[in-house]
Amino acid sequence: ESVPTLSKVCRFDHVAYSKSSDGYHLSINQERIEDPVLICEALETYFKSGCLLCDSQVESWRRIGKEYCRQDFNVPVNVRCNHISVDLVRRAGRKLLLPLSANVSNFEQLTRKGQLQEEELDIKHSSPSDNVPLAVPGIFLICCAFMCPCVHARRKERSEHNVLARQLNSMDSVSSIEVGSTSGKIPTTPLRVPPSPSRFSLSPQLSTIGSVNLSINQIIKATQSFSPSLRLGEGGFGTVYKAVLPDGLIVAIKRAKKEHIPALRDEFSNEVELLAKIEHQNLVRLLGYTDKGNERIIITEYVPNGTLREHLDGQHGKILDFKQRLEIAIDVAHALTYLHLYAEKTIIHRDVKSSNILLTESYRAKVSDFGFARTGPSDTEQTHISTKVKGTAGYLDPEYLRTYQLTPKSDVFSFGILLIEILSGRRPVELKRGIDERITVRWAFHKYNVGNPRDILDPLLEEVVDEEVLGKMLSLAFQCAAPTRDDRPDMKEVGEQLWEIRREFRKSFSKSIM
Ligand SMILES: Nc1ncnc2c1ncn2[C@@H]1O[C@H](COP(=O)(O)OP(=O)(O)OP(=O)(O)O)[C@@H](O)[C@H]1O
Repeated sequence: ESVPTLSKVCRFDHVAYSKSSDGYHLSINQERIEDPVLICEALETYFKSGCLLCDSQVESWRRIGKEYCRQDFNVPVNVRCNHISVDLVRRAGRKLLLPLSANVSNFEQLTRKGQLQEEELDIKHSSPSDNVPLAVPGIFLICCAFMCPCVHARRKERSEHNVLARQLNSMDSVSSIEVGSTSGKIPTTPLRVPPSPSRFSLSPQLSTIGSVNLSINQIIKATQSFSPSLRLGEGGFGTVYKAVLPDGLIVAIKRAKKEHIPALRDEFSNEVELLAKIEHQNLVRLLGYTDKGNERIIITEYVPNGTLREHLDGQHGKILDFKQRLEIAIDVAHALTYLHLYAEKTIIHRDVKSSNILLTESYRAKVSDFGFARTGPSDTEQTHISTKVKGTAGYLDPEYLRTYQLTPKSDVFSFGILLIEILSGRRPVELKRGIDERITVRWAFHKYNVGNPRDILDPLLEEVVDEEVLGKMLSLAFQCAAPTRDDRPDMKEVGEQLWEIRREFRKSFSKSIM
């Protein structure tokens, strides 16, 4: 039995210095740290982040710091002690350090199910006997922060492969996963799977849904016979064209590829039924639908300024500044809050990612692509629905991946990953980078935790971002990407936190130009 004498929550971690029968010891998230070198490293990190210096027991912490590190941790004059929303962090922190071994059997199960040719993505399987922990970013994060020495470097390498491996393995119908990319770069939408049998039945009136009703001939005319010159892009299931209707309205027309039509009926009906119920400025509006003969066509509002991913890649010339990135994050949070809370039924998007965020000319964001969306639990007693895993590798909620239980918190996880992508400019998985940088969330958490949050910022961003604002945004992203759904905030809370961050950003911005 140990009695904590000192206790402090620092970001994701509960740090305690306790007395037990065999003397004093330091523990992080209830995990006792024995190695004095590790203890010093941990304390140093918490001192450097300012966390322990903000504790009322700062003098005691300094004494312990001196004992283990043989150095004085002084209180810098400019330390600010309200740098993170402690309540949320406290909640997130408690459960983050799960017993690693508890997840091994789940990992093995999923590994055995795998049929994917992972060499296509330069991903290797580790054998189940490796006893590699479940590939959950948060666990890596904690490993990164404090437990690294307890996990051998090679294991670390295998583990991050496993993040992908598990995501890939758990997707059904692997043979049809699209890995294709024309440029040889990592594809923007690396892995998607076709929909499973119907979740939404197509009601007869849907062919007249929306305000735009066009015959196939009118669509052919408007798209100049699906002219390549009007092609906006191509997704897993079809090609999207820009079209001008006779009344001058510009629309986007998504046409299913012929070879996919038999399997696509559900994807299209899915998208149509959901879009039809939705009217929100941050969600792409459905205007019409055609389901005739060999054609499946969806007509949506045209969003003129490309995808968020294209902007992060610098494909549109001007680089998004920090304010624009923050506004985009808020728009996406609003869109998801609407889907989760205010639509007729709870809708879970399931494919929140940067290539599904379209931008307007004034850089407002609209969430698109409802191909994987589905309604959440209808019964108030029900916490989740059980369903096959769908989504895009890198953004997939590890708990959903492990349990097949889908809740709106899966979108929250993807949003956390997206937020890091928005800040860093990096894709969630960057296979061409060194082993320590491939899983962006893990790389970012490490940087954040060792007190170098600025290293995470997109190098294309030229402005200096207030460290407190950046810290809060990163802290929020990591909370969203917590491995366990109970530790993630809901989307409404995320939006509210982002508003608060925006207030602070405005304050810091006006100070900087004064
Ligand atoms: N409403 C729209 N307005 C303007 N451009 C659009 C619109 N919808 C899609 N696009 C363009 O078409 C491309 C393909 O979109 P689509 O939703 O089919 O696929 P995706 O989301 O990129 O990929 P996947 O469906 O495989 O995830 C997008 O990347 C975007 O450039």
